[in-house]
Amino acid sequence: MRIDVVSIFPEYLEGLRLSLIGKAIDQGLLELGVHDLRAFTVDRHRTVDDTPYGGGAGMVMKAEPWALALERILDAAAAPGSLAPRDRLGEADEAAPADEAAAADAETADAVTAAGKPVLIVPSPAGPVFDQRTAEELAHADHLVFACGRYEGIDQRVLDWAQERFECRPMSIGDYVLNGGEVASMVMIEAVTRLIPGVIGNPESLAEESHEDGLLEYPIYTKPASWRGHEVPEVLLSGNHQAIARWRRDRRLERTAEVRPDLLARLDDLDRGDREALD
Ligand SMILES: Oc1ccccc1-c1ccno1
Repeated sequence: MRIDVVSIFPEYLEGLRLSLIGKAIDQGLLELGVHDLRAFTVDRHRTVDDTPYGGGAGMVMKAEPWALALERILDAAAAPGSLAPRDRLGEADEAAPADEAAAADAETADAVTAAGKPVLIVPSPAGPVFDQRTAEELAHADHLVFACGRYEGIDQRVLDWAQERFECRPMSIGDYVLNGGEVASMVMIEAVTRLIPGVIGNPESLAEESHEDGLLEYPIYTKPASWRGHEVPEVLLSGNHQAIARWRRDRRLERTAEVRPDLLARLDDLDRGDREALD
């Protein structure tokens, strides 16, 4: 998978470098390009915003820099050998194509062209809410592009223009307001990339995670068995794997019923034991 992120604060994305994602880049499981939108401005003041038509507070991100940045990403991904796997975040690749062509990855272009249009994700409070199902869906994409808006947002015509070139996906990460799309992009990038085979060392750790199957995860414990008067539940020390599995399932059901009854309502595969745990 290749991921490109466009932002006026490319250094914001450095956090991705500190995680398993950085390791995945080193292993060649993932390519990550971070692009400074100001590198695609067309005036000497490197202007990225202007006042809104129709009046109102705040500023709107201008369309042209976005179109130039997105075209650059498309052209690079479609032309063999023009976008290198960028593993040094914060180095906005406004450099001329020539010095990136040298560090080519022809497979990237094939993957993008073979798989059709890249997915353009535009973090926005006005989008559908991103969830684990969305993460699982996007984990199968070959190329994700994140457009990190700031100010009051991006000129709508960018989305309209991008429709032909991308699968455009406005996306919210929850019902609250942020100052820009960078943090939302990092949340989604982490949730998606951890599902790529090989990124998480032990794939079994993905099973029974919260939201993986509609239930929240069970409480977990480690040594010592007795800590400041708090004991590990006896069943977990019993070695009885069937009893442990039942206990863990019961705790997941109870926790989900207590914290997220809305999730429980969606489940249609509860067995008799499950219902007894909930009574
Ligand atoms: O509030 C925002 C501002 C800009 C970009 C994204 C967001 C947002 C809020 C919730 N999910 O995304």
